[in-house]
This record gives sequence, structure tokens and C-alpha cells, in this order.
Amino acid sequence: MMGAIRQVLAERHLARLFEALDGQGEEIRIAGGAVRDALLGTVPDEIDLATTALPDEIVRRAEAAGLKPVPTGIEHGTVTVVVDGRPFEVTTLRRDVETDGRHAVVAFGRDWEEDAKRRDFTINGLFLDREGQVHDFIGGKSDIEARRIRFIGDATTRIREDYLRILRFFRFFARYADGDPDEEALHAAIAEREGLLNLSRERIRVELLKTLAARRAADAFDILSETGLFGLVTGGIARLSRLRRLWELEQILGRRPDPVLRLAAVGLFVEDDAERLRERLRLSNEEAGRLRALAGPPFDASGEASSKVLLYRLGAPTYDGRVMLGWIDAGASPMDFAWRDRLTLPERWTAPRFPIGGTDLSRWGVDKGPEMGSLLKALEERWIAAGFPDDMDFGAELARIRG
Ligand SMILES: Nc1ccn([C@@H]2O[C@H](COP(=O)(O)OP(=O)(O)OP(=O)(O)O)[C@@H](O)[C@H]2O)c(=O)n1
Repeated sequence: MMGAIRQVLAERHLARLFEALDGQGEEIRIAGGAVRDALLGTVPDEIDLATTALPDEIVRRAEAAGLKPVPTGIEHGTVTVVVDGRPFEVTTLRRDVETDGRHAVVAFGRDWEEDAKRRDFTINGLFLDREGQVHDFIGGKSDIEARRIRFIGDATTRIREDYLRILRFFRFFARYADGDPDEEALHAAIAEREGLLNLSRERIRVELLKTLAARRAADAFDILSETGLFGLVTGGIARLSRLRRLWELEQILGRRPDPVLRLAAVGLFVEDDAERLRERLRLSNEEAGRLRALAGPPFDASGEASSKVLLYRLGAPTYDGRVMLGWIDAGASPMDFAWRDRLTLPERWTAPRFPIGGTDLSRWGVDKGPEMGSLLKALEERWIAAGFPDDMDFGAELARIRG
């Protein structure tokens, strides 16, 4: 048995779950992404399971064993069973009876093969039992070994059951695949692309951000762009070379992927693009705020003083992104010392806080109101321009401004 599989099965919470739910006429197996990841050698954070037992029986057995069943999606046959604080999603085997393109109408079943065959990709259609045996009805093991993403059965049919699978294909391709994408899958994804228009923007955003975070994001976005799918979901044009250069720079600097920065690299030409992406992808306020800040005018790379001003105004995380984008936009080498220096500025210099506020101004005879705000702003600008001195005579500056 492979190391990761042994490790998954030895985990004590999972062992208790198996003890409670497996046997006496029913069987429970690990399903989907967790089996895929274990076969690829990583121990998954989240483990979903499939079982022949009906939801009521899952609940009954879980309670009898002192575990906590929570009916999270009972109409789909899913019960979340919490073992000492660790949740597992347990779903009764299913077979499809009809679909409307977004929501599969399902009936419970007892057939493992049928359940495997209604899943999306061969790499996701495997089951792992408590003895460590992998049950493969769809050729998933060899596709994992070959790092190949293929739909189970007919690609078009699979996509019509849930159009999100078009984007899931690119996500799994970016994360796991070697070589070129599967021809049949790609063809079906293009032919069925209009279906993407029916998906909720939240679901699209999750897939795109996960794809951006993946190892081969640049390759996936090349294809998404070439096939018109990028335009369809974002309403914009992809800056492919910029995403690729960012990726290279990240590799050389040993950076972890940052999906929002990568989205900024591939999606922003002008500041308005940030607003469109927020709208089209229902970005959170925080994500949208970062995107807007990253869409700012070209980075002033003339020297340390201007870098400090930028760091002060943007804060360290956004500053970092602006330097990364400025670096690639300037066409500078990843070895360029000046850019490396700019990037490490936050390690050497912490932006000071503007030392005065409304109370100080009141003391100097300024009334509360809009004037106070604009005077504070003017003082702050003078302090920034002077290089953030800690001994500025703000009283005297104020007198000069008020003239
Ligand atoms: N549109 C979908 C979504 C999910 N699945 C199946 O449901 C499993 C769980 O889906 P999900 O949690 O979305 O993805 P994972 O494969 O677990 O991947 P990850 O957790 O890495 O996102 C998948 O493995 C796949 O078998 C599917 O067939 N079709």
C-alpha cells in the first residue's frame, strides 16, 4: 500500500468513522478528490465518503456510536458526520435519473460502478475501502499515473449535466495534468461553452481563482483565452505573457501562488478592468480592493524614496503585488538587483504612522469640519514629501499652509 494511503487510513478519526458505519450489510468507502490526492502522494485535508447505507441509517449508526450526524444535504443523501470535531461528508450512493443542466435529479442506489460513472473525471471517480483497496471502474488509476484529465464516458453528456465541469476541466488540468489537454474534452468544452452563461458568478469565481492558483495556470489560461472561454466568463481580454512572466518570477523568487495577484496580471489593462472583474466574478470587497490597488498607474521605479511613498500609501501586501507587476511590466530580469531591493523594502523599513490627528489641529485653533480634513491631508502630504521625518514642526507647517 502506498504511503499516503496508509497514512489516510491510519488516521484515528477516520478509523472511528469506519468502525461506526462499515459492515453489517452496508459498506462505506472514501470517494472522489481524497482518493485522487492520496494516489498522488498527498494526504488530503478533506475526506468525503460514499456508502450503500441510506441517510437515516447513517444517522442511526453515527448516533449509536456516539458520533455527531448533521444532515447537511439530506435531500442529496449527504450527512456530515463529526468525529471529535473533524467533519466527514458521507453520501449515499446515487444514480442519476434526469438532469436540467445544473441540478442532477438523483435516486439512491447500491451500485458502486453506477455511482462512479456519474462523476466528472476519471481521476475523481475512484473509491478507496478501509482495507486500502482502490476500486477503479473507469480507468482512473492509469489516468492518474499518466497525469491525464478525461471525462468519464461522453464528455458532452458530462458537461450538459453541469456546465461548471467545463471550468473544472481546466482547473484539474492546471493542477495535475502533464502534456496537452484531452482532445475530446477540449472539443466538448468549446462546443458547449454557451452553457457557462447559465452558471452563477460565485461558482465561476471559485473555479477561476483555483485554476489561477494551480501549477499550470499559465498553460490553462492560454487555452481558456484561445478558445474564447476567458472572454465569455470575464468579459475581457487575457494578458497571457504577463501571467507567464509572473509565474516565472514567482518560481525564481520561491513564491507561493497568489490567485488575486495572478488575476490582476492576466485580467487588468486599465483600472476599469478591476470593476468589471469584481462584477463578473462577484469578488469579495477585499479581493476587489486589492485588484483596484493593483490596477494603479505604472510603478515609479526611480528610487528608494518613491518606493517608500508607495509602500506607505498602499500597505505592505498591495505594495508587494505592485512591485511584482511593475517588475514584469518593466521587462526587467528576475535577477535585477534594483527590483529585488524594492521587493524587500518592507523587510527593512516599516511605514510610520502619520503622527498627528484632529485633536492636535483643534489645539492649534482649527474647527472640526471639512476644513480640518483637508488641512490634515495637506499636512500629511507635506510630511510624505519630506520623507516621513519624526521631528516635523506641524504647528509651523500649518501656519504656512493657512498663510
Ligand atoms: N460538478 C461536479 C462536482 C463534483 N463531482 C464529484 O464530486 C467530488 C467532490 O467534488 P469537489 O469537492 O468539488 O472537488 P474535489 O474533487 O474534492 O476537489 P478539491 O477538493 O480539490 O476541489 C469530485 O471528486 C467528483 O467525483 C462531479 O462529479 N461533478
